[in-house]
Amino acid sequence: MLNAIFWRDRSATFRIIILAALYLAVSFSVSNPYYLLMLTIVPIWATLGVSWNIFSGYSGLVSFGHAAFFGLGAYTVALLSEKLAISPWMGIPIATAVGAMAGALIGALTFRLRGHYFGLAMLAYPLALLYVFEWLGYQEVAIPMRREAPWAYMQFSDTRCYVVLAIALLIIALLISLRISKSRFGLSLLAIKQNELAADASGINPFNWKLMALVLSAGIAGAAGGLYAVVLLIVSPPAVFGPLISAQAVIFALFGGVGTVAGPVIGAITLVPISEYLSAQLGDKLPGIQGVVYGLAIVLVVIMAPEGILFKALAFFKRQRGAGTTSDALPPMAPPEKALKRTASPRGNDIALSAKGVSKSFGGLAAVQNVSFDVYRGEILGIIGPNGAGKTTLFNLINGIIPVSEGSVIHEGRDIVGLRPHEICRIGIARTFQVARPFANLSVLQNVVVGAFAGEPGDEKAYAYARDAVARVGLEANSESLAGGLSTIQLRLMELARALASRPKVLLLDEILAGLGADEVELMMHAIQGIQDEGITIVIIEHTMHAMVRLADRLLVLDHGTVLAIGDPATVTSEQAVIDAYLGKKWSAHAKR
Ligand SMILES: Nc1ncnc2c1ncn2[C@@H]1O[C@H](COP(=O)(O)OP(=O)(O)OP(=O)(O)O)[C@@H](O)[C@H]1O
Repeated sequence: MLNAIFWRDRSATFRIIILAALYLAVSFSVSNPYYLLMLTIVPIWATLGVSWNIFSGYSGLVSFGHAAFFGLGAYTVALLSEKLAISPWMGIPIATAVGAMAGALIGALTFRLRGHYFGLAMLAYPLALLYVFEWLGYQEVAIPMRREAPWAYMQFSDTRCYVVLAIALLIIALLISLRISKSRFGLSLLAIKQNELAADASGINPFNWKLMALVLSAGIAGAAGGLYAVVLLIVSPPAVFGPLISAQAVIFALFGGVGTVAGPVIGAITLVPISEYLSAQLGDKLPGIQGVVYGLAIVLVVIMAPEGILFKALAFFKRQRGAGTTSDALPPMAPPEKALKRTASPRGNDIALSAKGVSKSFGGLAAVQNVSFDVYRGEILGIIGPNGAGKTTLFNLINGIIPVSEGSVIHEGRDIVGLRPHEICRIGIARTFQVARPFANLSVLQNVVVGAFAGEPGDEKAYAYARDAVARVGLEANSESLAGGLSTIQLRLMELARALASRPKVLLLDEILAGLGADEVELMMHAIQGIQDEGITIVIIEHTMHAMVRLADRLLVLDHGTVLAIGDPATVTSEQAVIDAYLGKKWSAHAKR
């Protein structure tokens, strides 16, 4: 819910402008040069924090290397000014471009790595640049004084002008961040952050979105570095590429709230003055006191408000306002209106999907061996088989999560083997997962719209498809609820809606009835049947045989990675080999009754 409040806040731009005006009003009442310097660097660090957040906060890939972009921006402005007499008015936009290009290069090189490996690799870039710039002899680059045209060279006698520039840069960064947080870009990044595999299978290309985020983020960091050089007039490798710079970017966002627009600003406004003040007072006796302040801040945040103090404060105010109410409680699911009744199968001879000799081995284990079958358009094909038979692996092969060792998968005359999951989703094959993979911090509608983005470039239409899909599974009443608070059946229905929102022709459902109570199974079966009635072809993996024989038009039995039987449920479930391998004697005794 907190996120929903945050996302939909249309007055955020207005609030940014008002707060910036207040900040400037305070600055203009200050004349002490040290305080003015502080008032200038706070928004510069806040901008760096916002830039970090645009990449790491939204995508979840932690960058410990934002000093690389900041430092490149600072050196670009300083060197252009010193060597070519190019004004920072030109230098800062160039620094932005240099930062963005470095982001593209570093992203393309480093996105192969995941998790901690990515974070560690990012550490290396600013360190490498630090030594390169020292080796090049740029230990200290000073921006020369241009007394002949100070304004043209961004050299103001009234240092309050720098506060205005720093605030202007921060406003631009915040507006970009705000725009991202509410856009397809931000939702796609948050989906990647919360579950990259599910995002990929929902039609999102993780590499492209992450690269775009890093380019944008690095550009802003470059601009912040450029302005920093203008304000301090001297640039040295440790001051702009040093580990504390990258750490500050991370810490401000962590302190204020990762993935929020205002979090890094709150972090910078709180921590920079404290650390600068302590450094000025105690720096002689306790060198490195800044690092201690940042370290303590992180320890406190991790203990008291791991989600950042912004979320903590919002939660506190919400509790104060809503004490005694249960507004977050989810409405109960509506029971099915009518009993499940199989209509004549809409199946024809048209083939929607075809597996031809599909095989997959994991080392010595042949998980799927030479599997061939057709799925007819409009049918429900049930896949059954003992644990470890290769059912989920077969789905993973069809939707491109794992590469096929041998064989082909044909959809609409095309072999789709080799396509990535998001490409397979886009051509009309969507799936749900055995273990639900929700984007927990997004609302139900936001989760579902991520699926709609796959095939629809227009946001309005995508939201229309998402609302329609939410309604088709009966979750309208929960569309604004956070996915993290849903019950099992609601989660499963939401995943179904997310798959539906991509407007699939073929839907792969992996144990969608698992963990549901008897009434919930009925509800889900109604939803599935409704989807089939719309003409969508369904392949479903399920262990609940009583549901399967009612739902499926045909059954395919997998055992030890091979097809044991395929045909109509009555015939397949009476085959001795199927009873021996999977159903057991109890089933045949029950079936005979
Ligand atoms: N990524 C992997 N690496 C190694 N082995 C794997 C991998 N994925 C699956 N397997 C193995 O392949 C076999 C088939 O697994 P799979 O999950 O497809 O079975 P399943 O029929 O879906 O089982 P269940 O009904 O329990 O979900 C199992 O022996 C499993 O351990």
